[in-house]
Amino acid sequence: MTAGPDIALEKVQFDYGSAPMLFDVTFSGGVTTAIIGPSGSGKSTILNLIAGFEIPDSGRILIDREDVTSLSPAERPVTMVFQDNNLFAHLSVRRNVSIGLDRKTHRGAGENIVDDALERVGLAGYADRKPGMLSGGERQRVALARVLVRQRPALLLDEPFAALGPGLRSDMLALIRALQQETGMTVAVVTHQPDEAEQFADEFVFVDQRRIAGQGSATGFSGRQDIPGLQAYMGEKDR
Ligand SMILES: Nc1ncnc2c1ncn2[C@@H]1O[C@H](COP(=O)(O)OP(=O)(O)OP(=O)(O)O)[C@@H](O)[C@H]1O
Repeated sequence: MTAGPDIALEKVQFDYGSAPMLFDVTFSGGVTTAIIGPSGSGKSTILNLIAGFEIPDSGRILIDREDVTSLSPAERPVTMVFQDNNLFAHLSVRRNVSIGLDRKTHRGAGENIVDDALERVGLAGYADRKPGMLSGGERQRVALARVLVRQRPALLLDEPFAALGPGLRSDMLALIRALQQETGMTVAVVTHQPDEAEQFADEFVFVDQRRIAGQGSATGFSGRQDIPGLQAYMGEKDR
């Protein structure tokens, strides 16, 4: 197991046209970082820039110190999972997961790899179902199985479990945690639940007003007084 890559946004400027954003931050390799902050602060944009769905106006994106700014999303060593998990309704669970396979690398071994991944996310025996026959949590597990077969060293999750109830959400976060520790990949998760972030993440990044306002160890981060805007944000969360 090799530790996942550091991911750096180096003086990245980006503007959808309404207000400029500036991100200068490094996500540590081989750990889980929770990205928190008020609505509209730029959290999803950070993931979209890393994944290559948005291109910086200036600055660079480095993954494992390699400049990936001009690479397409498919060429970048990252996988992204969205809240609505991107499953194809007309395909079986097995086919949905095997979309993640790199055919050249795996040739005949594909079916075993897919079955192993389904077993690891607790869905052995679900391979022939269609997504419509699964619960929300099960569908997210299928999306995670696809992440596993893709074997990319970095995983980006944009509020992946927001639609799930608290119990299921905490099961899924525990699963991500276990997979991260098993594979050593770099994980960045956008979350609106700072209290959960202390439990599942190693580090946090706080985004406020389209800038990085602070970062550090996730342990006890919510009490930090030295990060501008953090206590105001935590207060809002409590209301
Ligand atoms: N596709 C888009 N076109 C134009 N503006 C956008 C687009 N996506 C986001 N924005 C704007 O960019 C800013 C940052 O949005 P972003 O989605 O990154 O915030 P966020 O912190 O993830 O918010 P939330 O917590 O509400 O999901 C916001 O002002 C938003 O309105």
